[in-house]
Formats: sequence, structure tokens, C-alpha cells
Amino acid sequence: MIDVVAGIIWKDGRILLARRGKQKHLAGKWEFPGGKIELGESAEIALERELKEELSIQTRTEDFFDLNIHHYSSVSIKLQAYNSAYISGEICLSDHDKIEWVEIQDLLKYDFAEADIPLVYKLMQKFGYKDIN
Ligand SMILES: Nc1nc2c([nH]c(=O)n2[C@@H]2O[C@H](COP(=O)(O)OP(=O)(O)OP(=O)(O)O)[C@@H](O)[C@H]2O)c(=O)[nH]1
Repeated sequence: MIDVVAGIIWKDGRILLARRGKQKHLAGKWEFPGGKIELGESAEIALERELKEELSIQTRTEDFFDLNIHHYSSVSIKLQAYNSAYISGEICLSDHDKIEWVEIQDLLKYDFAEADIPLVYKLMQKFGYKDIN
């Protein structure tokens, strides 16, 4: 099982989504940016480190949102999602090929990695979009 932390990064009422680049596992899928937690590292610090490495931005990890355990055919992941505040830095892509700042009601337009889908539904429900299946 791989421990992964992902950020629900907020700016001006929108959330940052990133699309996985061509050479990656789950290429072309949209995700909440983040990455693998290293041994001995807290989820909060891992998230800030990954966002700096992958997107070149400074963030502050805020509260825990939810976790989902998902079994892909090749790997099982424990995906922990945290709300995260964007602090500074201009986004510079390395592992992703596209980003978008998205309003909550538009989240379902994106083809998410499977492990993220329960998190997306929970997020939408939390903000009052209840009539979704
Ligand atoms: N960062 C991130 N990874 C996710 C999400 N959903 C999801 O299934 N994953 C999976 O979790 C794993 C860890 O993410 P990662 O971005 O560090 O993976 P990676 O293989 O690019 O890392 P690496 O190249 O440094 O080894 C990947 O298999 C990725 O597909 C998500 O929302 N955010």
C-alpha cells in the first residue's frame, strides 16, 4: 500500500486540478496534486514538499478532509486529502501537462483518477451539491 497525500488547494473560491502527464501512471487523468509520503514524514509536510517540487508553489496545509483506499490493478493506494492554502509562486509544470482552477459545481466535468472520485463527491456534497450520484 502506498501512502499518498493530495491537496485540495483553494484560491479565490476555486480548486486547483492537475492533469497527469504522458509518462505517468494514470496519464491523462485529473487529480488533486500531491504525491507519495516519505518514510518518517508527516502528511502535512509531504504535501507542502510535493507541491513545491511538482508545481513550484508554496502552500500551507490546513485541515484533513478525507481519505480513500483504492486498489488499482498494479498498486493499492491510501489517498489522504487535505485542504491547502495557496501562498505564493507561479505554477510551473513538471509532472503534469495541464492545470485548471475549477469551481466546485464544475468538478464532474473532469476525468479524475479513480481513487479521487469518492473525494470529489464528498466535496460536492459538503458544498451543497446533493443531487449527484
Ligand atoms: N498526487 C496524487 N496522486 C494520486 C491521486 N489519485 C491517485 O490515484 N494518485 C496515485 O497515487 C500515486 C502517487 O502519486 P505520485 O504523483 O507521487 O506518483 P508518481 O508515480 O508520479 O511519483 P514518482 O514518479 O515520484 O514515483 C500515483 O500512482 C497516482 O496515480 C491524486 O489525487 N493525487
